Order: sequence, then structure tokens, then C-alpha cells
Amino acid sequence: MADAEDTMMVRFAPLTHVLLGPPGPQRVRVSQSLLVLALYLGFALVLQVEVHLGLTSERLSLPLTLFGLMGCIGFYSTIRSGLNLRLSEPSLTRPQMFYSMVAVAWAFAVSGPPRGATVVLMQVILMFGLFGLPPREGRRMAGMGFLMLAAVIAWRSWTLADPAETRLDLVYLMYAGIVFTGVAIISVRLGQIRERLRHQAAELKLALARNQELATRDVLTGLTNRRAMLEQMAIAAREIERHGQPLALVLFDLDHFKQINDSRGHAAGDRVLQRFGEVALAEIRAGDVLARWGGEEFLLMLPRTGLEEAWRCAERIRARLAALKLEGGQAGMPLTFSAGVSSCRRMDQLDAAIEAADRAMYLAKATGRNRTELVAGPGLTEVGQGAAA
Ligand SMILES: Nc1nc2c(ncn2[C@@H]2O[C@H](COP(=O)(O)OP(=O)(O)OP(=O)(O)O)[C@@H](O)[C@H]2O)c(=O)[nH]1
Repeated sequence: MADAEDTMMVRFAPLTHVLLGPPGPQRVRVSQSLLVLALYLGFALVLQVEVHLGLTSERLSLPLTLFGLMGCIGFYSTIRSGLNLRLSEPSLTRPQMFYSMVAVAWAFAVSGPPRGATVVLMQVILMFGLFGLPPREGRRMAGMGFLMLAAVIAWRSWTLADPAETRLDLVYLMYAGIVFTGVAIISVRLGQIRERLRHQAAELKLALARNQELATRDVLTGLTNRRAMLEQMAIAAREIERHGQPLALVLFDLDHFKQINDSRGHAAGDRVLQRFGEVALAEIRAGDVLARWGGEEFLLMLPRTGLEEAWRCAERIRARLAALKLEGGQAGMPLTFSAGVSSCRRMDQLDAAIEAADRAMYLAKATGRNRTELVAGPGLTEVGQGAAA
């Protein structure tokens, strides 16, 4: 069954494309105008039935039929050609409603005994407006429709000799008044529902952004967290593999951080971690990513960067950190780190490159701290070059 539906859709796809245009908001507007055209054809058919039954004359109904047809085709062509996009209201809801109301008021004038039923058509037009217009505009349209009917009835009582017809028209007008008041009340309700939905959507968007932030950021430093870093490294590694470029990693571990915590307190330790993040961020390029990797460990990823360049970046951060004057509870504390640099050129070498950076960092710790060690990543020749600060 589903297969048959799919085959039908594929078969009619070119026709749908020609009639409705490419998918998007414009297609919704085109479909709407085609729907109006379809409804109008029903209306024209009923007019013909009225002529056939002798309830109205061909002379009176033909201009109305042509007026409606021209309007529907005109609105469809304007929207399908994209001319509507140059207007302040591309949906053309107001002009379409106004045009249709004129047609219905005209139908009331020429329809003979069944004219009371045209009030129902007016209601259908107003229903379209409920979804496309702000509530106040919807109510204004309802008022306008009522006035149009009232004007037609006034004109009829002026031109027709039979007072019984006018009495009947006034009854129709009263019914129209009830219908339009109902529409106005619904428009208020709908406006409240729309407002609540808008509010909920804004709140959801905010909550989603907050969740995204929580899921990808380290709470203390505001840096990328370990999980998000792993994802970003995978993306970057795929990218550099395609372009045959290296990706460098620098793993930083603050020296004797436990002592800072022990001597100045945990809050001072926290502040040091934050300051390190700020200093390091100021030294890296836009495409580089710095993450809090663990307690006092930070991992820097430098796409399209070789070992030497990454090493120089780490040393720039070291120099900045040395020049930093810590204040408050952290005043006078020496702030240094040991770092390990490695690199890779392929996605499947990423884990090994992280391990290599870790080994290099431990080498820096073992050989005196406050220094950066280089280790060629997997697939590259081991450089084994030490770099004292
Ligand atoms: N203030 C603070 N301390 C943390 C945080 N995460 C981890 N730590 C502390 O960081 C310290 C790390 O200590 P160690 O692993 O012994 O390392 P270290 O003292 O820096 O010594 P080396 O790395 O050998 O130079 C521990 O005392 C942890 O409690 C944090 O978020 N805030």
C-alpha cells in the first residue's frame, strides 16, 4: 500500500512541482491559493445550478463568475511567480480575503432566494483569516464583512420595491451578526492559544540552548568539556585527513596544583583553573579548541598545525602565564604547567595521538616540570625532542 502511494507520488512529482513550486513557505502559500481556487469553482458551480433552476439570471451571475475566476487566477499567478515576495505581506491573506468578501457580498445581491446561504461562505473566508491574521485583524475583517452585507442589503431595499424581501434580508443580516460575533470570539481564543504556543516555543528554545551548553561546556572554566572535545576532535581529524594536513594536540597539566589547593584553599584552586583557561584562550587561533580534559589537565587541539608550531603555541601560553600577576587568594603563587605535544594525520590515529601527548606530558613532569615535551604522533617518526622552558 505504502509502495503504491510512493509510486503515485513519484509519478505526479513533476506536475506537483510545476503547480506548487519548490518546497518551502512559498509552496504553502501557493497551495493555499489553489485551495481557494478549488472552493471558488464549487461556488461557481452552485451559481450555475441557481441559473439552471431559474433562481437567478445568467446576465447577473456571469460577471460575478468571471470576477471570482479572475481574482483566483490572479492571486495564484502572483504567488506562483514570486511577485508576492516583493510585498510587505507575501501571504496576500488580507487582499485575498477582501476580494472574496466582495465576491460573496455580490453573490448575496444577485442570488435570489438562496442568498441567505452566502453568509456561510463569508464565515469560511473569515476562518481562513483566523489562522493567517493577528486576532485584531481577524475581528476587523469580520466587521468589514458584516458592513459589506449591510451595504448590499441597504442597496437592495433602496432598489427593490418588495418590503418582504428587505425584511428577509434583515433576518439574514441578524444571522450574519451572530456568525461574525462567534468568529470574533474564536479569534480572541485562538490569539491566546497562539501567544501561549509562542511563549512555550521560546522557553523550549532557551532550555534547549541551556542543555546544549551544559552538555558541551565545563561548568567551572566555561571551556569545552571532555565529551564535546572528543566529538570535535573526531570532526577535525576527518577534515585534516581529507586535506592531508596534520592535527596537533597539546596536553597541559598544572604543576603542583595540589599544593595550591592545600595552601590557599579549593576556591583559590578553582580560580587558578579559570585563569589558566582565560590565558590559554587568548593565545590560540579561532579554529583551535581548548578543553578541560580532567581535574587540572587541559587539552588543546590545533587543526592544520605541525608539532613545532604547536610547541611554540604552548610556550607562548607559558610565557603569558609567567607574566600573570595573580591577585587575592592566589597572589604570589607560581603558576606553571608541564605539557606534552603530539600530532597525527589520520582519524584512526587520534586515540594514539592523545596517548602520545599524555606520555610526552609525563616526560615533562619527570624531567623537571615547567616544560613542554614533543613526541611525534602515530604514523610519524618519533622526534623525542625535549624543550626546556
Ligand atoms: N580546586 C580544584 N581542584 C581540583 C579540581 N579538580 C581536581 N583538583 C585537584 O587537583 C589536584 C591534582 O593533584 P595531583 O594529581 O597530585 O597533581 P599536582 O599536585 O598538580 O602534581 P603534579 O601534577 O605532579 O605537578 C588534586 O588535589 C585535586 O583534588 C577542581 O575542579 N578544582
